[in-house]
Amino acid sequence: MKGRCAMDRPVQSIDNVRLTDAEDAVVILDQSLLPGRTEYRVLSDAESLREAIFSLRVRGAPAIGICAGYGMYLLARRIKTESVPEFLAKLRACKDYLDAARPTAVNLSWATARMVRRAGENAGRPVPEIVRLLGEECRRIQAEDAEMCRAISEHGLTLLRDGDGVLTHCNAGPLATSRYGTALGPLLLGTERGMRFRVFADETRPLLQGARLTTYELSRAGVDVTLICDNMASIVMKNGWVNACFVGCDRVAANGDTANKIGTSGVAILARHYGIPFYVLGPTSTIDRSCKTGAEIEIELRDPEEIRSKFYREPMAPEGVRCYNPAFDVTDHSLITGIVTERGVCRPPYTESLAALFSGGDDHKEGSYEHPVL
Ligand SMILES: CSC[C@@H](O)[C@@H](O)C(=O)COP(=O)(O)O
Repeated sequence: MKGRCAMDRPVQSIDNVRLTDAEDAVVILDQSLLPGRTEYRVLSDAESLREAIFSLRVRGAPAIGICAGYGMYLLARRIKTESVPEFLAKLRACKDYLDAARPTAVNLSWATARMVRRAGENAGRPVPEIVRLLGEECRRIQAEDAEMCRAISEHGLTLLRDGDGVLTHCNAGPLATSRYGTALGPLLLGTERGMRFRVFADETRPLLQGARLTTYELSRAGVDVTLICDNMASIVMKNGWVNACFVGCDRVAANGDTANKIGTSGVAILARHYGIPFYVLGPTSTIDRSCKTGAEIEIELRDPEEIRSKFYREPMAPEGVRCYNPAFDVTDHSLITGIVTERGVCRPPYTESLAALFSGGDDHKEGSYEHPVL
């Protein structure tokens, strides 16, 4: 820590998703262009919102949820009717339309459902008043996410020591959330406090979120980051350079099975082989208690061209060769050392420790999980 002190490098907010001042559009930082180009996109209708989510211009489960929350508000403002039942029916249609953009990240349908629920709870009020409440709700989704990421970062940091090596997969940092991020949150928070880590970032084929986004975020924050290809994870673990794996999540089933970016389950299997703890970090909004196990999680299949040709000038495979391109895989709960949420670190058996998070409803206070003092 020589020459460094706490708050040496305060984590800068990344302006990744917001409403315009006039509240007539959602503005996103186009993550599909990073790190080469920093460009913002203005999304002012349902089609552009859905396209931005589908094309990963806005990506990462919590950020998708935040964008969808703002999108629902934007679309609610455009519904021209004084009839509350008609308004609610149209709002539900907007939800279905946006939800279809990406099926695996539960935060998308979680956020749109939250907006529909807020409207339904206020069905006794006039439409303009419901719309005003929806404006408050979407802002709350983003503000709560920032708070959750901060708490996840604090809990995650209790699992690390100064000087640790950490391997991460995909991108679960500020771009994918708000401010600190989830899996990258403890690393950013610790760095802010003068700790040092050595991070290995899997490039994350085929869309390179690790190479393009994780290394961008970490190096910008002064974290020592080394980019590796996905198939190099085993050698860095074998070399003894990795003390823990930290990954994000797109949907966590009630038994702890976790869907995250394709390749995550392979990292977990390697970590088990080398005796390295494997942690999943995410907000409680990513836990889907209606899914009993990972077998119930729908896995998004994407365009084969992402494997065959995207990012390459020369063809990397014969034209038209058959490809299988699942965007996510499910890590078995038995491979997960702990699941870190804003409410603490859950340990196996997850069916009990995850359920305990919700035992007091949304105002949960205590449960059968570690809750380090913040
Ligand atoms: C805090 S983001 C957690 C996950 O959403 C992240 O790890 C991930 O898998 C993102 O996938 P992506 O397809 O880039 O949206």
